Amino acid sequence: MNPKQLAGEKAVDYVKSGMKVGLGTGSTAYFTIQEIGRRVKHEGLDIEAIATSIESERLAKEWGVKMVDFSEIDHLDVTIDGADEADANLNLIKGGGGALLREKIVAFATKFYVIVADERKYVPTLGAFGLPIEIIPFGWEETFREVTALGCTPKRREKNEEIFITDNHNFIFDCDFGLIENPHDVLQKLQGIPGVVESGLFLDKTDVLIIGNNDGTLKIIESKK
Ligand SMILES: O=C[C@H](O)[C@H](O)[C@H](O)COP(=O)(O)O
Repeated sequence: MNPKQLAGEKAVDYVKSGMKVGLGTGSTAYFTIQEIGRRVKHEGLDIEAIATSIESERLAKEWGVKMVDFSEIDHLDVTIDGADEADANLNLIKGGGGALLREKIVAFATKFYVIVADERKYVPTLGAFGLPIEIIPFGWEETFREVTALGCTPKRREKNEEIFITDNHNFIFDCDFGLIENPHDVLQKLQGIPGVVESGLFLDKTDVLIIGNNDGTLKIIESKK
């Protein structure tokens, strides 16, 4: 089985009827949503969900998953999402699909945070995958200069030769910091720059990382926090 599917479906073991569930974004979380949807439609799984992107919301609705928003609930019991990189401390780089802002809001609202990934995503040190940062369009050139001054090379993301626009109508910079030895320091510095809405560094949040291996096995790493 595709390692993304293996991990994505395994994570659904954490979802029980009555729960409020955060639905991630990307090609691995896709399999999670499909499996949750299948259980809702065919096995009577009864949940309320919030999605981290318009695309994931659309997919969940197709299956008949009950979607709510943060005016209706004040926490999520479990969220299952993908990642672009994860290290041994279960710190992450996310945002390869541009969904990092909604993903981080959902991650902070959740009591239990599950990450699903294939084995290529598990790395000794974060940073080979350029760090996505969501930027307000106003004054983006100045924000670009400020981000560059932190010691990285940002590139404004494009898709199909057009500027990539997030679900929140912002830009993404993909920033090459090289290997990030101190992610807390980088995160703190980025948070101090006006115009930076959020970065794809998700630190000290993950409870469980489920890795699908190419040989069809699973590796499950629980947080030591
Ligand atoms: O913005 C996108 C998200 O952070 C994704 O969860 C992440 O990029 C991983 O996506 P995929 O499972 O497609 O590699």
